[in-house]
Amino acid sequence: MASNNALASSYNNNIRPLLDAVDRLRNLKVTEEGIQLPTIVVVGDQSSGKSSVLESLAGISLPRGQGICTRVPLIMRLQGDSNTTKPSMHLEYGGKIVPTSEDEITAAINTATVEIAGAGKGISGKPITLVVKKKSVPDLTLVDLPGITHVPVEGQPSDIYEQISKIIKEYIAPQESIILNVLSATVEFPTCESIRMSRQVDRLGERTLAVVTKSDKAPEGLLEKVTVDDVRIGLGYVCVRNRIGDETYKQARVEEERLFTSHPLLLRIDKSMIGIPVLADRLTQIQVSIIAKCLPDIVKKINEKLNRSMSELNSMPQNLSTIADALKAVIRIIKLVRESLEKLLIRG
Ligand SMILES: Nc1nc2c(ncn2[C@@H]2O[C@H](COP(=O)(O)OP(=O)(O)OP(=O)(O)O)[C@@H](O)[C@H]2O)c(=O)[nH]1
Repeated sequence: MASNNALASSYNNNIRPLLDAVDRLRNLKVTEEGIQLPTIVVVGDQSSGKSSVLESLAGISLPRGQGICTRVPLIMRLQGDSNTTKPSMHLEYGGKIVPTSEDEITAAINTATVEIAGAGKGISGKPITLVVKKKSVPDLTLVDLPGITHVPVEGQPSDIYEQISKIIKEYIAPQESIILNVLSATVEFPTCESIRMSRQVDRLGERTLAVVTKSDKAPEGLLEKVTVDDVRIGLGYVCVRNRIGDETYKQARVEEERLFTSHPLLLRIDKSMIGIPVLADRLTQIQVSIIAKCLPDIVKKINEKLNRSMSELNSMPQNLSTIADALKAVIRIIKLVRESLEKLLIRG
């Protein structure tokens, strides 16, 4: 027990501030300034089960269904808080903060999606951020992207494939992104469009982790698929069984465990490759290691930007003093961010 407490307090003192710093930088939209942040990006073919995986990790309902559901990037920030008795959650989009609840979350995301991408089936690259603070969630930030489809469904623009590909590539191309490739056990992995796309930016699969959904629907041959690895997934596979129908999240985890421990074909898959809790642990470890790897470079890039802005500012004519004052204020903010990052680096 004592060592668990020590682990928890070391986590709160060392890891939490790192995650918070990265989330704050994301809020400051530093990516628009060409500074890439360590991000876990969820990709998959349409209806592969991306939203269901996020639901399972967060223990909340998200818009789910057959056909296109996710029409804008959804940045999901999960924050585990052992002191919270009641979960709290809100959406951030278009400069607004909208408090919501577990019962209303699906409707709130749908409303935000319509506001951003229209009422039809069109898509948009502007993200919605969903912040979830809950007792038993892993500390993770993940970005869910629209599912890839070649054939537009009724009401979708004819260039839907090009539009979705563009958004996905933007998110998965940076070396700082980890690709969580969601593959349905019901399909042959080499035929997945999401595999083709992630291989374009990560040829050897070094920053790709696969999560295989619908293990319950296609257990035959699953062990072979995840051990032969003919699509090159460098960070490995985790097979899961998501919530089905009206099951609660607790029931879904019980059913998942029962499936993998009782099905004659599935119980042969190694324990380190099955279940949502294993996936949550893997993602948390990966997230910490990419943040630690990327942080020195982020600080360096912020420093370079700062120095450039300072010299531009110093060379400005006197009569532009109002603009100069505004810029100075911006630089003060960047300095504060830099200082807090540097403190973290020294501590880490
Ligand atoms: N039986 C079973 N069904 C699943 C599983 N995971 C997802 N599903 C179902 O598959 C369908 C598609 O799941 P979604 O999570 O909406 O898929 P998605 O990839 O987010 O869909 P888009 O965003 O529209 O591309 C839903 O009906 C889910 O209930 C699973 O592990 N087992």
